[in-house]
Amino acid sequence: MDEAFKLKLSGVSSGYGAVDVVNGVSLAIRSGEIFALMGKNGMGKTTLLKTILGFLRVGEGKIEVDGTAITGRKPAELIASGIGYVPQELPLFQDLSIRDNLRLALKSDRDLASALDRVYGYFPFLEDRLAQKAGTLSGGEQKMLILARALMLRPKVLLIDEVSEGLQPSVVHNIANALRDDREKRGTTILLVEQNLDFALSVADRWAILKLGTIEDESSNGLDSRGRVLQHLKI
Ligand SMILES: Nc1ncnc2c1ncn2[C@@H]1O[C@H](COP(=O)(O)OP(=O)(O)OP(=O)(O)O)[C@@H](O)[C@H]1O
Repeated sequence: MDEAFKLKLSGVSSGYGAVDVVNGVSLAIRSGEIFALMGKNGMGKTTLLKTILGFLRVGEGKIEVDGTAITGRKPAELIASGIGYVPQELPLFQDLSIRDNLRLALKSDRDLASALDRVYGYFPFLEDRLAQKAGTLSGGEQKMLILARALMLRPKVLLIDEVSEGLQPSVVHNIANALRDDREKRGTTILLVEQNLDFALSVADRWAILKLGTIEDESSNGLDSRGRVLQHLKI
């Protein structure tokens, strides 16, 4: 047991049916750390996040949060215990308002006012648009709403899947600020899956490259990181 690490993966393998997509991944992420996991398309990044969240069975290995094994636990239990998830797709109730999309994530309406205040702090535009249907927001606004919803629940560990995909630079900048701010204020531990290396390296303390389901390279975020990551991501 190692409580110095908030999220620890030891030799984790998982996949779909008989096919392992993630092969023996070990990662140890400290409390309050922002860790970027990068890699080309189809290398297993989303599969790894879904495995941590309990959507996919761990074939081999162990996953721990705060030194306690969570391997085999159900997604609802993990999310209730403080693992937040920002998926790559846009899981919003398109016909419901921003307010109702946020409200449905809470256990009780009692928490709504304070939760909304937190959300406005991250993305102020939400306050003026509370009654707008989520489906009528732009792609970037929907991404911010999903991130706001995840942050509103005050996760201890937040797993984020390619949140910057297709977004204009100013929105990516807002998201980077929200993540830094949440980590600063609440000590949130963040595992960020990304293809946008400039965004990833602008917020991450450390990074790793996933290639064909295994960690190919890993480092603290330093002066040589950009060139090193680029080498791994080039076609
Ligand atoms: N439900 C599924 N059933 C079978 N194979 C799948 C399933 N989902 C993903 N895969 C396969 O697993 C491999 C890894 O996919 P994954 O989505 O984890 O990659 P990724 O690194 O997140 O890629 P991207 O950056 O394109 O999102 C791919 O070959 C993909 O086709």
